[in-house]
Amino acid sequence: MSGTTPRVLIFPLSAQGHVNSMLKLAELLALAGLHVTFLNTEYIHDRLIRYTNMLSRFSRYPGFLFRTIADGLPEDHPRSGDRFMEVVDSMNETTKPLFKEMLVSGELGSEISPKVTCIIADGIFGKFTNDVSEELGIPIILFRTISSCAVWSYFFLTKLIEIGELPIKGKEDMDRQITGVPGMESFLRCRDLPGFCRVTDTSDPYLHLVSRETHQCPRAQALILNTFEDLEGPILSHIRTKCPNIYTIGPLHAHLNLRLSKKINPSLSRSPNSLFDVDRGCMAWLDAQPPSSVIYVSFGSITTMSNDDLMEFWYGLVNCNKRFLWVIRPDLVAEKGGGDGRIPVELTAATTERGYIVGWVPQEEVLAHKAVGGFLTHCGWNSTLESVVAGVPMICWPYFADQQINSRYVGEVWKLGIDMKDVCNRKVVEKMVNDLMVERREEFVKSTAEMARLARESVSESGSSYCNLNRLVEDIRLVTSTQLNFH
Ligand SMILES: O=c1ccn([C@@H]2O[C@H](COP(=O)(O)OP(=O)(O)O[C@H]3O[C@H](CO)[C@@H](O)[C@H](O)[C@H]3O)[C@@H](O)[C@H]2O)c(=O)[nH]1
Ligand SMILES: C[C@H]1CC[C@@H]2C(C(=O)O)=CO[C@@H](O)[C@@H]21
Repeated sequence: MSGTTPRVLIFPLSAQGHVNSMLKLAELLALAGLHVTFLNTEYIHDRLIRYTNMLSRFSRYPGFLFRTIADGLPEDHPRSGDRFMEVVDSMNETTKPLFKEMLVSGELGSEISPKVTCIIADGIFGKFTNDVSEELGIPIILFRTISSCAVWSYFFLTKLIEIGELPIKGKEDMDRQITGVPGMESFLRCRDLPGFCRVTDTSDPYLHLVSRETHQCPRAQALILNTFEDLEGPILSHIRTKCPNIYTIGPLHAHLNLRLSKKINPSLSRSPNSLFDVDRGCMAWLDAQPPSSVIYVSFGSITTMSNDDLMEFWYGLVNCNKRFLWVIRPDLVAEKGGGDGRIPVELTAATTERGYIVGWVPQEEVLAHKAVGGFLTHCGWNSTLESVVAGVPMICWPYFADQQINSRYVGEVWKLGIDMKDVCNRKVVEKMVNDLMVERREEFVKSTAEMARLARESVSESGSSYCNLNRLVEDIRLVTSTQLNFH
C-alpha cells in the first residue's frame, strides 16, 4: 500500500506569503494521506524553526519531509522592500540545477515512498520547474499564491505594451482607463495595474519576468489557486480558457482550519507559519477593547516605507480617535525620510491611551477577534483572504506586485472596503478610518458578512473549494498509480 502512496514535492518562493499558503496546502494533502516533501530555502527553514513549532506539528503526518535548498543570497541580505526582487532573480538563476539534482538523487523521498510522483511548484518559477518536470517525466501542477485577478492581468502585460496602453506616462496618466484586460474594461485604471507596470521602460526585466512566468501556467498539467468561485468566478472563467484544469481550493487557511477541526483537537489546529517572532500580548489587549472598536494595521512581510509615511499613518490613526493595533516590523522603515527619528510626545501619549504597537501578531486570530472592526492593509493576498473570511472591512494601501489590483477589486468590485492607494496623508488616513468604522459602517458590515458566509460555505463539505481539493487529491493518486498525466 505505501509503495503506491503518492509523494508530492511542494516548492514555494522564499517569502512569507508564498510559504504560508503552500504550507497550508501541504498540510491539507498530508491530512488526506499523501506523502509530502516540502522544499524551503535554508533562510526560510531556519526562520520557521526559530519562530514556530513546525517540525513537531508536521511530525504527526507519516512520510512528511522538510528539505532545504540554497537561495543563492548572502545571509544578511534584507529580502524585503525594493531589494525583494533580488530573491526572485537569485532563485531563478541558482536553483534550477540544484532542484533537478535533488530530484534525481532521491534525497527528496523516503524509504516508504522514495520517488516524487508529482511536483507542485510556485507559479513564479513556472519556467524552470516546467523544464525540470519535462526533463524527468514527473507531472507538475503550478500554484499561483496571488489572486486570480492578478494572474489574469499578468497574461496581458505584453499585449498592453503592444496596443500602447503601457507605459504609464507619469502621475497625470494614472487615472487613464485600461481596456486591454478582458473582463476588467469598466473599472481598471493605470493605477490599478500590478505594481510591476509602474515603469517608464517597457523592457523592464521584472515586468517581463512576471509575464513570462505566467505564460508558463498552461504548460503545466494543472493550476492551483488560493481563491473561491463565489469571489472570483468571472475571472476564473477567463483563466479557464487558457488553463482548463484549475483547482480553486481557497481560502486555504479557512479550509485547513475546518478540515483540521474535524480530525484533531482544535487547539492543535493553529498554524501561523510565521517567519517573525509572534507577540501574543496583543490578544490580552484586544480582550479589553469594546466590540468592533479597533482598527488593525499591518503591511505584511515585505513592505517598507519612509519615516515620513510612517508619521502620516501615525498622525492619521491618532487624530481619528479610534483604538488601533499596529504591526511595525523591525525592518518596516527602510529609509530615513526626514525627521530626526524622535517620536512626537502627542503620538506616544495617544498610543499609550488607545493604541498597541507590536512587531508581529497572530494575524488570523487578530482578525477573528470581536474587538477588531477594520483592517488597514497592504492587500497581500493572504491578508485579503483572511480579512474576507473574518468579515472585516478593509482600507487598502498597496505597496507592490499584485496588491494594486487586489485593492481595486476590494474597493470597486467586491465592495469590501476602501482603496487608499497612492495617497499617504494624515488627513486622508483619518477620513478613511472614520468612513470605514463609522460613516459607512452599515454598508460594509453587510457586504463583508455576506462574502464571509460565501467563503466559509466554499470550504465546508460539498462547497466548491472542498470538492476541488478532493478532486485534486484523487487526481494526484490516479497519476501516481497509472503513471498517466492529469486530464
Ligand atoms: O503580524 C503579522 C502580519 C502578517 N501575518 C501573516 O503574514 C501573511 C502575510 O501574507 P500576505 O498578506 O500575502 O502579504 P506578504 O507577506 O506581503 O505576501 C507576499 O505574497 C503574497 C502571496 O503571494 C502576495 O499577494 C503579496 O503581494 C506579497 O507581498 C498573512 O498570512 C498574515 O496572516 C502574521 O501572521 N502576523
Ligand atoms: C516580488 C513578487 C514577484 C512575484 C511574487 C508575486 C507573484 O506574482 O507571484 C507577488 O508578490 C510577491 O510575493 C512576489
